Amino acid sequence: MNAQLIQELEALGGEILPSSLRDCDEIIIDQPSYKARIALWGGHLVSFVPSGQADLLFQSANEGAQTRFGRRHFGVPVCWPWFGAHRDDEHFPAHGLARYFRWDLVEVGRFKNGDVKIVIRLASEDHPLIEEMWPYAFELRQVFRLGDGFSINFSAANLSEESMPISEAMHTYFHVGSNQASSVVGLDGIRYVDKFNEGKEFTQEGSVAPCEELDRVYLDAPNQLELVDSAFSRKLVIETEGSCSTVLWNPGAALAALRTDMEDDDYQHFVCVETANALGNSYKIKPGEMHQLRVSVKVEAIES
Ligand SMILES: O=P(O)(O)OC[C@H]1O[C@@H](O)[C@H](O)[C@@H](O)[C@@H]1O
Repeated sequence: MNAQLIQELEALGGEILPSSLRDCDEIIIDQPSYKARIALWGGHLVSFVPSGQADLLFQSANEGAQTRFGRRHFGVPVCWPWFGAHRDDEHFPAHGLARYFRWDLVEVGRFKNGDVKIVIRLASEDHPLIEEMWPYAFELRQVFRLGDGFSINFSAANLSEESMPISEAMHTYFHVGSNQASSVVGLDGIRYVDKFNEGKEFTQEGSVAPCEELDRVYLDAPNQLELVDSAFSRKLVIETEGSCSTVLWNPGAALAALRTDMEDDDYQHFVCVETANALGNSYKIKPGEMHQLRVSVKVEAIES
């Protein structure tokens, strides 16, 4: 790890800790108004805790299998460059490669308004396995902005000579007091593919509640949503850019019990509202061009 980056991190009240997670470092940012953690394994915002509140992101006690392609069901895993199963090769893991490699810390600082800025990077040449799994040269960056809430700007540059087909998601596990007492507001009238219902298409009527047993891809979805959580007396205001799909995921009791990479009752405490481009919203990045996906999350109190 670059000594100057460590000094810059310490100067803004942060530290870097050797983590038990896949033996990768974790960046801890401890500020008067929040505490945040970013794991370099998978390039993963793990936790964001505003002072006096519960974490905005879900934490599972189960860290997933410690294997090359073990999944982690907490924080904000990045699914790129394919969302869901790989199109042709069942040996490749679901949801792409970005969440299975170590990212590098490349910049630490502050934005003009004082928000903390952390930048991490992953490139195709970083690991031979990446080049084996994906035949295009690329560079990925995530810029984390931490302050009054958080935002993540995920960018992908196509450094190859051919157009690169992309489906993707920032697979945000939002932490809720109770999935049964939560609802997603802002998708009324939006068409969705229901993966728990043979991939049939439906149109959303009203808000989505309760948030249980959901595996839906909303297509051409709006760029502002709210996750209302009456058990925690708060709502999360989610704004996106560069994203045409919203994926909602909560496995429900039966599926959660079958999984060995999460605890049986975890599903009661998270709702995934994913900033995505999937299915009919998949797209291509032309040679030499880049695409940015951004999510910004703020918390507001509500009367319960
Ligand atoms: O277990 P994983 O690979 O992290 O995926 C979790 C879920 O992620 C969701 O985005 C998918 O729509 C689901 O089908 C999937 O089960």
